Amino acid sequence: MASEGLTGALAAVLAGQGPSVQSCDSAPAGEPPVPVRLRKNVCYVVLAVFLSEQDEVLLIQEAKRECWGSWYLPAGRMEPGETIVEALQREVKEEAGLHCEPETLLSVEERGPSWVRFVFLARPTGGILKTSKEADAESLQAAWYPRSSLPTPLRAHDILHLVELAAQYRQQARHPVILPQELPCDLVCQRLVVTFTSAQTVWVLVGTVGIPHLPVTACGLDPVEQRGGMKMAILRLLQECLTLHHLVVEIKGLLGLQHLGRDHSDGICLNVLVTVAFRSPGIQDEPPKIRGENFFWWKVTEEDLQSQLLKRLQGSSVVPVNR
Ligand SMILES: C[C@@](O)(CCOP(=O)(O)OP(=O)(O)O)CC(=O)O
Ligand SMILES: [Mg+2]
Repeated sequence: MASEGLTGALAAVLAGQGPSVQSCDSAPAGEPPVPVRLRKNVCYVVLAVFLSEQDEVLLIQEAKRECWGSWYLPAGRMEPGETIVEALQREVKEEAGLHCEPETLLSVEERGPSWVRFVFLARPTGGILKTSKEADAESLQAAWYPRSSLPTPLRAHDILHLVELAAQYRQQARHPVILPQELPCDLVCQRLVVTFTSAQTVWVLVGTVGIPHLPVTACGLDPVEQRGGMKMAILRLLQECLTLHHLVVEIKGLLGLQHLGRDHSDGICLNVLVTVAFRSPGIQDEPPKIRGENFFWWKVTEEDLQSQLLKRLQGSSVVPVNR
């Protein structure tokens, strides 16, 4: 088995990178998944949390009719042809007047594969804060507010949790810096690092079709997978090779994100850490049996890789993916 290829791929994914997606090991039943098109069958949103050293948050005042005058974090829908970071920088410039750089992803939120929001901790790198004199259709103004006393009304209270995430990350970074890797992708899909651990040994699920690889599952844009969220695509792949009723499956979170946006490659690949364990607390020191020939359990023996993976698992050192 070409484990040096697997070792390299796993090391890359743990470092927030990863190979480009060549094919999928699981896809929704029926016709092949349609390529995603931004603003047609998928909507991606970028959102920036700026938290100053004085514990102040940058907020913008909305100019949209439906939420006029309310306050929110700089955020907006991505446009075709731009990368995720370009969209973030465009939205922050339009709504707050500032140039910025992303520090790390803080959270990925999804309402099914056709609506995904990328939440970043960001830092200003220049520009002039937008005042009410520069009010336009993008926003009325931007201002810094103490995290302990944000202005009202807020457009939505979902940002309070995001500001908290930023403060926690600033206090103690629970995961390494994770930023989008600019790689083209045609689908909304998830590359899985599915692990089984017993004592200090860790196994990873590997796809065998083609060269051995970390499995990729395509997300469907049909109503069932929309309603169930992106975890449906993960459970679909696992059901194809494992008997899930005696297992506990936990989706830990994001190790990395791949997207380019250029030349209509509007897809995204989320690299996701998943754990599988037996429901019964009995001593199970071998991974669950795999049905069929399309997958196998690869025991990670390379010491450094094994300890990296165990550390990420023990510390849940990933970016949360929330519905
Ligand atoms: C969609 C939001 O996350 C906010 C960002 O979208 P905007 O309504 O601010 O879009 P732009 O006009 O592009 O700035 C809110 C939501 O309900 O999802
Ligand atoms: Mg906006």
